[in-house]
Amino acid sequence: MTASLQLYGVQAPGLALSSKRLEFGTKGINFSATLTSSCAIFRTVERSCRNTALRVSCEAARVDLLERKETETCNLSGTGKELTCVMKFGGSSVASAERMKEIANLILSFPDERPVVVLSAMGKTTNKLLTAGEKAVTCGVTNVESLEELSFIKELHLRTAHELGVETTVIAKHLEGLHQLLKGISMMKELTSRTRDYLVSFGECMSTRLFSAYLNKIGHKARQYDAFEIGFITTDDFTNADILEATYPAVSKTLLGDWSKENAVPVVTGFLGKGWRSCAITTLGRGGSDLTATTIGKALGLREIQVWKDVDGVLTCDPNIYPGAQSVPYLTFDEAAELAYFGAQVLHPLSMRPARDGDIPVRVKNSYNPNAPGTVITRSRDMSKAVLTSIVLKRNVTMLDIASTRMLGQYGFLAKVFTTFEDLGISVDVVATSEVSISLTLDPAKLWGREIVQRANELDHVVEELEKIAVVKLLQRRSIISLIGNVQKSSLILEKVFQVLRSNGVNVQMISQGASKVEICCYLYICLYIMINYGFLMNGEACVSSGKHLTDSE
Ligand SMILES: Nc1ncnc2c1ncn2[C@@H]1O[C@H](COP(=O)(O)OP(=O)(O)O)[C@@H](O)[C@H]1O
Ligand SMILES: N[C@@H](CC(=O)OP(=O)(O)O)C(=O)O
Repeated sequence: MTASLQLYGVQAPGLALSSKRLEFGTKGINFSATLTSSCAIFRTVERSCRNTALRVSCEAARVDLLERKETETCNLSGTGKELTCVMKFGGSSVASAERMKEIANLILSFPDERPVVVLSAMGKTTNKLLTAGEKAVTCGVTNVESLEELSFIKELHLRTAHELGVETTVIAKHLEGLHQLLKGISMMKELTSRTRDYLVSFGECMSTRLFSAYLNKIGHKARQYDAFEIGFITTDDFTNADILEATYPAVSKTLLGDWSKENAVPVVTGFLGKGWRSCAITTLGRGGSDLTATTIGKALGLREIQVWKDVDGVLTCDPNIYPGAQSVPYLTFDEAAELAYFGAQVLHPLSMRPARDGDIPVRVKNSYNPNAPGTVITRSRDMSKAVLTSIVLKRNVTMLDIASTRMLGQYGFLAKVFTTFEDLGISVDVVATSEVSISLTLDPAKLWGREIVQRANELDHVVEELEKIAVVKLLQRRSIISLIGNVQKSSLILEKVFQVLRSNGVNVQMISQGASKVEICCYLYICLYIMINYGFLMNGEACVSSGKHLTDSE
């Protein structure tokens, strides 16, 4: 979408310039933009002007200037004190007081950076909270107190407060609230997905309070934020909510507004949001703090988003399968999104979306090994030397073989199949077709999330509908091996991959190739999805690990 805006009475005609082309002159601001979303305008404007002189609405091809007030003079030369980047630290990076101290040192070791810090819950707190919730349903109210997970969480957070030398009062209310909530679950004998989200929110609420208190204690001014209080507006899909567009201007307004007043390092809870209808706490799916980080990066138009993990960046394959996996130095947003979507735990599947929209580089680094270069994820990269970049194994996938009951040459079959999925609100992952049949995969994680399929016979219902037009074979517990590589080398990759599959005794049940048109007429990377029987899983793992010699860095 191309838009032109009139700011300070200076007309910028409909030029298709990047949203970063904002020229400041003595008479005003010349601004023109090629917009991917309305927040690009909000971001640029809010960073440049102190007041809300401009309120702009962008919808489809329409751009309206809603409000124009007298504008304060901007400090265009800059105070040198703008927030510069997001630094997100996952559970393993903040698992103990010692780790939190290391993270604080790490942040302070970048004197030129003024980061927004995003934290996950400490260590395995989220898992412990979920287990405590499950147990509370059946354990009886009087036994809640002695739930080992509750004791563990209390002990971990109180000990951390002591070891950090901060007041336990910063988390006391939350520990008490958690206890009461578990009693409530126990009384109701029910744990709904809404309550589940409220329950796990205690993890991030406490880790951020402890860390922020510690930064203040060591003389580094910090301010804690609960994401659900600063405008992280989401859908009401509890346990797997999606960020809504309104989030960007709201988050930007709060964080930049507060920062300009007090220059306190914002420490924000990852993973959490607020449902737009329910106003209840939601979560963004497991690993959702990555998405919180990229959303903030885009909202504030920061220079870089750093995601600090316990590995040296995105690796050529899962190090739990092949310990010799190596770090991939560069990836594109699209490659990283494919990796994440098809099972590489290292990044949240949707986390690349805001970064790509805002064109903000994402750097995946190791908080245990900060000197390692990590992985830089950007819009494009040099593919000339790339062959096979990464291999991902996704387990427990459901596959459907759907063969038309009509003869060759009949039209409308594919349309009918996909209409059925659309009507049921189920998204399809990988597809391979012939004239009369179609094989496709569904991700059970997504399947369970849908209202339509929350009954015990979810899949039966899908099959029932499709059987009206086709013969359907339901194959469960399959695995997908996804190969992300250079499209120019696809025959070479396929040749080598089939050698590896054959020598490991893996029979391919379905194969599909997707390609990304990252730049016009130029296919940069391919994804090959190879479906194998779950019975071959161990061989599949062997296959992923023996495929190591195919990757770029080898
Ligand atoms: N391709 C991959 N590259 C890097 N790590 C991977 C990959 N596949 C799986 N992993 C696993 O992902 C983990 C990091 O993700 P995660 O635990 O979510 O990090 P954090 O909690 O720090 O955000 C690693 O410890 C590693 O075991
Ligand atoms: N604590 C949440 C959110 C998160 O992002 O965690 P991590 O960054 O440790 O993957 C989870 O465990 O899912």
